[in-house]
Amino acid sequence: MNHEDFLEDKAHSREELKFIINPQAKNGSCLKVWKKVEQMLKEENIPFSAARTEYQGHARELAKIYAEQAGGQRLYLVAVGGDGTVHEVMNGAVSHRNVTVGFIPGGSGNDFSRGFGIPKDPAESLKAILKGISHSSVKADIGMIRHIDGKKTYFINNMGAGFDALISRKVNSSKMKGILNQLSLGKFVYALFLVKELFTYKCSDLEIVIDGKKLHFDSAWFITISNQPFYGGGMMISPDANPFDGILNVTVVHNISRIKILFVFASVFKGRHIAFKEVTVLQGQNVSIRSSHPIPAHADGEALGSTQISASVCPEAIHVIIGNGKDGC
Ligand SMILES: Nc1ncnc2c1ncn2[C@@H]1O[C@H](COP(=O)(O)OP(=O)(O)OP(=O)(O)O)[C@@H](O)[C@H]1O
Repeated sequence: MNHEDFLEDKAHSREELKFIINPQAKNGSCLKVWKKVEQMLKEENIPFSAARTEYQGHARELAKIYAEQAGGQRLYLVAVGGDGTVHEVMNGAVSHRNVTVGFIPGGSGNDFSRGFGIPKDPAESLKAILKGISHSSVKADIGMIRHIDGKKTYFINNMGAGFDALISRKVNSSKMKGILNQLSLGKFVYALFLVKELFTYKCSDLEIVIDGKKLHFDSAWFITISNQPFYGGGMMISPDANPFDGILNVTVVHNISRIKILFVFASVFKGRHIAFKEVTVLQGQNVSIRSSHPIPAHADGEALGSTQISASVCPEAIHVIIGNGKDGC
């Protein structure tokens, strides 16, 4: 690995490289990923510091503290974990323009790495980070959710309400995720729960306002608002989403039979679901959602309390290190 540029840069600046590790990601196997990365950093004499999260929400707190402590100096904060970890790190860092977020995939789904072209292999993703620090990082869009109480939650992958949010909630609280992760089948856990919940889910009517235009969907299964194409462990829910275009991409699945929705899900891994007439694809900068009855919602797979949601794009709001350049998206 050639880190000369990185070491030279470090010698001339007060830039810092910090890792925030979720030891629980992928049911504990993220720690093996971190051990490998830590060993490589030590072998290459790369200066760094690291902290492990101790509870849900801790990565966000740590990111905020580190960003403030950096006092305006450039800080590279690398999330080591899954999409929940990068979601938290990004939320903690978002109001600090001196922070650049990186990611080493150590979770079950890792959709952030798919969407941003980051290699799956920890050694390769570390190389991409060191290269990104030496040469360039890019500014990516993020989505901002405004809650009724005025609080804000940001998402970097996607947010959703309805059936998909129910699935992420069930997956995150299930023992099955652990078992399938042990068998290296973690990415199938979403598909498994999807089939399980399919026969009992109660659809809702949705009223959606996109950039001032009001739309009504009867009997909607879910709505997803995407910043990048992937969610749920590799499903290409929004093939045209691009985190560098200043636009949010909306997918609504509605008025479809329980049997037919299985075909939609079978086709979503390749992004072919958008050909179904029951799948509506939209774009906009501001999206608000109202549902006929309370439905679960998520941001980057993490549960959100409220279902009356407004989301807006924040163009180029966060510095990120990506893998293969923008083409990776
Ligand atoms: N020490 C901890 N103990 C318990 N939960 C934690 C801890 N640290 C972080 N978490 C929580 O673990 C949850 C899952 O983390 P994460 O999403 O990174 O991993 P994953 O679920 O394996 O991966 P993916 O989201 O990509 O499928 C997050 O909600 C996070 O807040």
